[in-house]
Amino acid sequence: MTSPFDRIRPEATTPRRVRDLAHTFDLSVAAGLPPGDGGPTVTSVASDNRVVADGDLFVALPGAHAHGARFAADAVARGARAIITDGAGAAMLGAATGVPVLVAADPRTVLGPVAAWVYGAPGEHLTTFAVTGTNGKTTTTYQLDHLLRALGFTSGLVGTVEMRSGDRVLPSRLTTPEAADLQALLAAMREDGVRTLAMEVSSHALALHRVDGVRYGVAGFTNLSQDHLDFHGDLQSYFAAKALLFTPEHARCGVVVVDDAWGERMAEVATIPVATLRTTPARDDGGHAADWVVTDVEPHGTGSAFTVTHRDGRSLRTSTTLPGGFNVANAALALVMVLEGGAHLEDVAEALDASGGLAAVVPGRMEVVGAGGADAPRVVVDFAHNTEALELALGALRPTTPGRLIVVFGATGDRDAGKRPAMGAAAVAGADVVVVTDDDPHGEDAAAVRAQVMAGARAARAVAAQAGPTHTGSVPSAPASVPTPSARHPQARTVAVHEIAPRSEAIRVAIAQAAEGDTVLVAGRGHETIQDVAGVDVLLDDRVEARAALAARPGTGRNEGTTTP
Ligand SMILES: CC(=O)N[C@H]1[C@@H](OP(=O)(O)OP(=O)(O)OC[C@H]2O[C@@H](n3ccc(=O)[nH]c3=O)[C@H](O)[C@@H]2O)O[C@H](CO)[C@@H](O)[C@@H]1O[C@H](C)C(=O)N[C@@H](C)C(=O)N[C@H](CCC(=O)O)C(=O)O
Ligand SMILES: Nc1ncnc2c1ncn2[C@@H]1O[C@H](COP(=O)(O)OP(=O)(O)OP(=O)(O)O)[C@@H](O)[C@H]1O
Repeated sequence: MTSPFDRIRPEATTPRRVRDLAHTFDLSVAAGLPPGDGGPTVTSVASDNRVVADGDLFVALPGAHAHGARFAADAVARGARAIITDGAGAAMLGAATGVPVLVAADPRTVLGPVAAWVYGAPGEHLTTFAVTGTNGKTTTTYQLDHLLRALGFTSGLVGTVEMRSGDRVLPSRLTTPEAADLQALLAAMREDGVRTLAMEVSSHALALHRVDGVRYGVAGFTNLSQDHLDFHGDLQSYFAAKALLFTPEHARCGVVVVDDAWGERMAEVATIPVATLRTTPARDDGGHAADWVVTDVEPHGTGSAFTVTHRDGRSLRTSTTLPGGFNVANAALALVMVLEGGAHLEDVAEALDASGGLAAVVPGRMEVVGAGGADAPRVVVDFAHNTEALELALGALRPTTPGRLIVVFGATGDRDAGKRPAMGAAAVAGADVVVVTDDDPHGEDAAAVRAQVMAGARAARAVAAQAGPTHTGSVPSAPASVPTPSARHPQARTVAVHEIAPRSEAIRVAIAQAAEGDTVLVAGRGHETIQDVAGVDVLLDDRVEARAALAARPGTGRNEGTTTP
């Protein structure tokens, strides 16, 4: 069992003199650095006292809840040999820490570069690929990882699900680790002989300087839609945080999906060379021509085959095993990022042929936990937890659902309340049966969160029942390759809307009442295994619950077992 304080760190380190550190980063010395050439050294860096090891530099950051300086005494007791903090932190510490205290005006902004310096710029030893965007980061990162391995590289991975350096694997606490942890991980990768890295970079990470100190080889942008406004305030600020990745400080070149207007804007504001990629037909409002285009998308097994063509005529046909138009976009982005990173098209084509196309298995992303048939519904667990993702996930499953499409989902407490009714409406637009339940309530009253989702669902259901074909007008439209609910249902339709909690019961009821030919989509939590209910960690894995519910169906035993399409 891993603890939230486990980290992947390098085993061999080089001592760095604190004096050189102060000089290199122009840090003032508040206390404890003796005169002369020698003096204390540090070998590694931590920004949380609970992970400090002997020889660390402890960086005490001001936070929204506490000042890291509060934990400095414990950090020193655990072996910290020096501290960097801000003026307020230095004032809190006084002169009694027993180790040198260096002061930076904004320690968060120096943490990444300082950690990179301590570990000897480990990111520079890797060929690095970074993916940002509202949806698709994890999937695209796994596809990158799949392709890089198919090309023969030992590849590292950092993202929402896990961190991987060679044989060392840890579940993730954050999508993008704090800067000190990230640099330690990169140093471990160098040690483990890792050559390439596929990693997710969240908007929080960019805004909070977690990736300062890494300059990625290729940055990729998937898309942007409403999310995380509790942190960023508005969509413009959210976009601006993502745009930081497309600057020379953070990346050498980029690939931007320009299917939406945000992508086009990203390509315009980027201050690094970017290649644009269009994966859906150009919009009527005259989107720009793209450098790379996806054409000839056709059903292929559980996913799609597609062709990617550059404006210079280079072209490659391959496939993805994951369903839905958006997974064509994710696969194409991974592919083009590797090509723009310098791989030869012939080598990539050969590697893809040999590895079944872009066939990454992505935990909790369109993961089929019950294939359906033999008197049982198909059951799919997906991480869709915002309006657009929910709509697209439903759109992706509809074409292969002869019966009813049933969705079980909830909205997160303490986060972006604005998206709750919109998610309810998207569920009604895309499904035949909607079961509203809990996601992570965090500190909020779970029933109150459900009520807001239910309000959106009920309002949309009323409109759907009355207005017929035009009922989805208020819901953002899906890409052209995904049939819209109104196109599928030319008649006004009745959508059943239920509220069931707790989540395990909602999953059980939905699966118990579904029939062969139906698909049950359990959306929102994907690979997650812990539900935060008022600060209490409740063990809850949608895939485990779904398998148990399938097994509990009368006369079953034949439908469980994970398969990924
Ligand atoms: C908004 C945000 O990201 N906040 C992060 C930030 O919190 P904070 O500034 O409030 O820190 P704090 O709790 O006041 O602590 C201040 C300092 O004291 C340290 N500390 C704190 C307590 C202690 O006992 N000992 C200690 O040393 C902390 O490590 C920190 O350096 O620094 C903390 C320490 O690293 C993070 O845990 C915390 O992430 C919170 C938990 C979080 O939920 N972040 C999410 C929103 C996030 O970053 N998500 C994105 C993905 C989003 C997506 O889905 O796309 C991600 O990259 O994961
Ligand atoms: N390109 C895409 N466009 C829209 N929706 C997508 C796309 N790719 C995946 N999704 C949907 O979003 C969900 C999350 O996908 P994924 O985990 O790959 O994205 P993410 O950006 O890592 O998400 P998060 O930031 O929330 O961790 C999927 O389960 C799927 O429903």
